[in-house]
Amino acid sequence: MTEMLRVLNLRKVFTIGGIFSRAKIIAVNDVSFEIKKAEIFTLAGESGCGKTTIAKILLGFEHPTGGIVEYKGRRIDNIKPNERFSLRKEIQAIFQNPFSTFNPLRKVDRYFFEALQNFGIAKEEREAEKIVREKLEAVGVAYEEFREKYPSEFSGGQLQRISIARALLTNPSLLIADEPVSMVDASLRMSIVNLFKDLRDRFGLSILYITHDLATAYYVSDRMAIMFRGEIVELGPAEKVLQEPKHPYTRLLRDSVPEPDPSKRWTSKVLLAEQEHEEYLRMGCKFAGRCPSAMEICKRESPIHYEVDGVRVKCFLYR
Ligand SMILES: Nc1ncnc2c1ncn2[C@@H]1O[C@H](COP(=O)(O)OP(=O)(O)OP(=O)(O)O)[C@@H](O)[C@H]1O
Repeated sequence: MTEMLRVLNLRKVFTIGGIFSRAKIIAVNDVSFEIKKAEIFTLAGESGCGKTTIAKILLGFEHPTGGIVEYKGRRIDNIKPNERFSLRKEIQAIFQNPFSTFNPLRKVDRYFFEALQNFGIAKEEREAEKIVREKLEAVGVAYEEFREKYPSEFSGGQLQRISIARALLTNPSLLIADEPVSMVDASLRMSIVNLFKDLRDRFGLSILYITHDLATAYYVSDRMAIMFRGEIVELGPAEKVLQEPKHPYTRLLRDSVPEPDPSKRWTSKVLLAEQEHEEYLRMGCKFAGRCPSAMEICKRESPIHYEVDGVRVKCFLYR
């Protein structure tokens, strides 16, 4: 089986506001995608489009309002907390800020030995050290430089590599990386995403890369999905999605990437925060209000996904 993760019609509704001004946000709406073995799949989109909510659901931190999540063919969206523990070995995560992953008053190597003990991976210290060396080697950090150090003794890039090594301790099949390079120096960003490619190729690791940075997404992804207001609007091979974008929103995003320097962060905020709520609640296509190609139907009905040239596009232009 090549399918590692399957997400089908995922939905998450949050209720916001107080008793007298209660409103609903459909943070994730009818989202479907799958991640294959040894594939880097990217969820890209601007802040607030629902990427982290999806990651939280996959990791069991949030319950979906609807839909199905399958890992290696087994449903995991409704499993019990004790079953989650074994799944934690298989699905690991790294987050945006490596400095908040580790307690500043604790030596980083303690986390490694503790994890190996808690998961029952190593029984004695020599065995544990061998595994730690191996995982650090995989991310390009020398064991001697890592031992007996506090988080503040590392640079952001180094600590992010170390948090990837920690995630590898359990030999996971799937790594969820939520904005892993957005706090890393621009000059080091590519070297970290390069590491993802290396881990994919060497260990057959599947990676869900979550980002708002289209430059690194283009560079690292096998396939990618563009999200807008809780929905996937375009999904396909990364090259096709970014070189020949079909959805008007993808085109707008692509055109906001500072070129030609691919290492530059994609910073332009295309959308205004105050539009967010209104767009989440919009009937029909959520992008219709600002779409240069909007038609009458776009304001009334939500488009289905159309298959165009190997790409899935949620837009009436492709009816
Ligand atoms: N616990 C919550 N309660 C209410 N609303 C929430 C909650 N978590 C997220 N949201 C809302 O859901 C929407 C999607 O948020 P989410 O964090 O998933 O987006 P994101 O694309 O990951 O953005 P970012 O990169 O800023 O984290 C936003 O409008 C957010 O305000």
